[in-house]
Amino acid sequence: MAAAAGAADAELRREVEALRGEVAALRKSAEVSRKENLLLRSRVAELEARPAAGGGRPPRAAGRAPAIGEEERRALLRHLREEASVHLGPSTIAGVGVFAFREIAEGVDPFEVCNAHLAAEERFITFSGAEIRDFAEPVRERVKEFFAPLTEEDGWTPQQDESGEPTYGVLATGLNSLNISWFLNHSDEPNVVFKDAEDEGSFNTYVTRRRIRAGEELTADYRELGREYHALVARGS
Ligand SMILES: C[S@@+](CC[C@H](N)C(=O)[O-])C[C@H]1O[C@@H](n2cnc3c(N)ncnc32)[C@H](O)[C@@H]1O
Repeated sequence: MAAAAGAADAELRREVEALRGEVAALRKSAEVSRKENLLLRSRVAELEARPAAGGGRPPRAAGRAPAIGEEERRALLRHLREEASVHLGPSTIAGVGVFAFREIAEGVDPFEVCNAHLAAEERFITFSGAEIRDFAEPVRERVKEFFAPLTEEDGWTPQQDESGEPTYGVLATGLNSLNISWFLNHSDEPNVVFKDAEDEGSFNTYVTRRRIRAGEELTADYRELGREYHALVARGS
């Protein structure tokens, strides 16, 4: 009887030992999974924070994107229904120009940016004539075509650097961010007047001098942008 009880005890102890072993193994594997889980999570966070490959847009930093709500939607609908009126097209004046796709009234800014608070500010970085000369020829040409030399107070005489060369204000966001208004060609009898931006960072404004018919090219007077810039088109105008 005592021998049988002793054998049962021994069997029970073995079972308990075996169960303890299983519990320890399970704990160990749970610990490994927890570590793997943490590693995977931090890898996912790392990948999410990276810009997408192949030129995708990087995600905006959390909380930085301006909200878009009903007001912005109403403004966009008004823009599309009533205000949007210009597009780019081949010009008989030079290269690409700006055209009206519907009639535009006198005294209107045809380039007004809808929901301007969501758009990038226009800021400029100054380059000396020597720096501009260093660019590859097609880039130099585009820069000189689009960015007028800075002028003195009179709005006509070019500002000069130490070596007597004009200085240029180049759009800080570069050539890929030129909006439609940048493609206005010159005319001695323009239908649009150019107005300098009133505040640093805000957009330049334009106003139609008269009613513009659908299909007409919009033009500005480059004399408003200074002597050097007007000289680019003086013979062609
Ligand atoms: C701001 S860009 C205007 C857009 C340009 N047409 C284009 O295709 O990129 C200014 C350049 O256009 C050309 N241009 C504009 N008005 C002109 C005119 N009346 N006669 C000759 N060239 C003109 C000149 O090459 C000038 O440097």
